[in-house]
Amino acid sequence: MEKIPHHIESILDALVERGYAIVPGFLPQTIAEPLYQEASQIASPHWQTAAIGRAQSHAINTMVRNDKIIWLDDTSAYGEPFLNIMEQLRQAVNRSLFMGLFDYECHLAHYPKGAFYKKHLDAFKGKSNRKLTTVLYLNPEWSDTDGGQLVMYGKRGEVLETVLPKRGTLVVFLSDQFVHEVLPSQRDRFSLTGWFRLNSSISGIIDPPR
Ligand SMILES: O=C(O)CCC(=O)C(=O)O
Ligand SMILES: [Fe+2]
Repeated sequence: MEKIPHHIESILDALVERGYAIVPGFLPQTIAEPLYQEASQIASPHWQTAAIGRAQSHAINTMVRNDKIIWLDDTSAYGEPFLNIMEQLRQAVNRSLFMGLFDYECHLAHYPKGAFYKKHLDAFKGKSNRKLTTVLYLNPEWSDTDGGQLVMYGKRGEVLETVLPKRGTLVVFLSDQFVHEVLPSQRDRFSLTGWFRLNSSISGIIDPPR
């Protein structure tokens, strides 16, 4: 736990410098292990087929992504310690970078063998209140041959980073800046994906549900 504030400092620096941060060993084992145990024991009918977009544009397209998700509810026992840490991160980002992040939505994701998520942006400028994406990986072991890497691309389509989805690694990036994809996974892959959001209800339009 003591290491978290230190990590938060380096995340803030990286966000200012290049708009993203990759932090191996961010989440302590004691928090990651129960989350992994719970996620890997959830039976398949409980997982939802992930959609693209929100509210009106909510569409299911398994050609683009075929992972399974469960929204993490803050009353869930295994999610709370993680959500507390993300709340610390939200406050630190607002204090230092004045981003005005209002809340955090988060889901567990399960990529069964063969699942992928093709190149996409998590938000389009001015079209979404998702500001900052976070991805936290839960599998205790992962090797190159297991596939399922997160690939992040730069403005000219060049590969910026290839991330192994290994337990405890946190990836944070500006949601409308980085095209990214999940390569086909060769085994069950578990993660937590979340978005810090602006409060779009301020403009008088109620923020649509998931
Ligand atoms: O799991 C990952 O590495 C990224 C997931 C992702 O891009 C998303 O859910 O939008
Ligand atoms: Fe994404």
